[in-house]
Amino acid sequence: MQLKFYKYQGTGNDFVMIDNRQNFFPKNDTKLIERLCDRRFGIGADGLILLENDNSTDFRMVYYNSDGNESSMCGNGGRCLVAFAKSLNVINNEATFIATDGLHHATIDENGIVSLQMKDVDEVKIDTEYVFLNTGSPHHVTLVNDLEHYNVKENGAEVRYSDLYGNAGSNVNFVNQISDNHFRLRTYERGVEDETLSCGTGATATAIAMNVIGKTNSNSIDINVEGGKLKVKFEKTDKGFEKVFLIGPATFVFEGEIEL
Ligand SMILES: N[C@@H](CCC[C@H](N)C(=O)O)C(=O)O
Repeated sequence: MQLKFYKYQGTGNDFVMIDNRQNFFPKNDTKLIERLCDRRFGIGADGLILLENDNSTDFRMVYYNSDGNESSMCGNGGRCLVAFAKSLNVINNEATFIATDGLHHATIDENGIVSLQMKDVDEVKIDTEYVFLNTGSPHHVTLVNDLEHYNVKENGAEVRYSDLYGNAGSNVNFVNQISDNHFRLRTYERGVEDETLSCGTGATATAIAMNVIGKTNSNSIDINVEGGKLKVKFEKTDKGFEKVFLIGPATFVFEGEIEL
């Protein structure tokens, strides 16, 4: 059987997209998803996303990491899925969709910039060495010196597999401050088990974490990731962080068919 796929990337975080509105995709075939994401034996991607029908929103997002396992929310993947939905005429310039962490609203402009509302954050753990929070996916955030030469894969894996996070693990973000509301970020992603060029939930977590520990008072934060630039905006209230938006480009790369 031939599988029609589309490849998208958001600041270098890349995804295989499949239109599964007809419900044909073998969702429990972990090995198949891992192979499709493999950069040598498959299409190559950090994750695979299914666009599915939903009764009360424009579509449903089902997200798998490149290890083939279904996982929690993917911010860049969500932004790319909005661009994919627009190309399929499922939406026009606005979308509501359901993902594993709940309801999302998004807009896409004429330049392909997607602004995606992320979940509210009302719980942030502050340690002397790091901040931990869940922005749809779990994120450990820590400031480091000399981010350019930092060994993200080795140090990220050490934290991800440490007793701190048990079997579930965590994504791990290493951050450097550039100016008051501008940070540089490199992320080790759980489920990819390597550094990726960008992580949207990680950028969101980093912006909130930097505000919480007083590195910035701004609620509009620029994040340079390895694959480009993201912006995160939020409102800080008594309850926590609301109206959290992840903003950046979402780009079609290529499409094709692959033998299953
Ligand atoms: N690339 C993502 C995060 C994807 C989920 C993550 N790997 C996990 O399993 O927690 C993003 O852009 O947010």
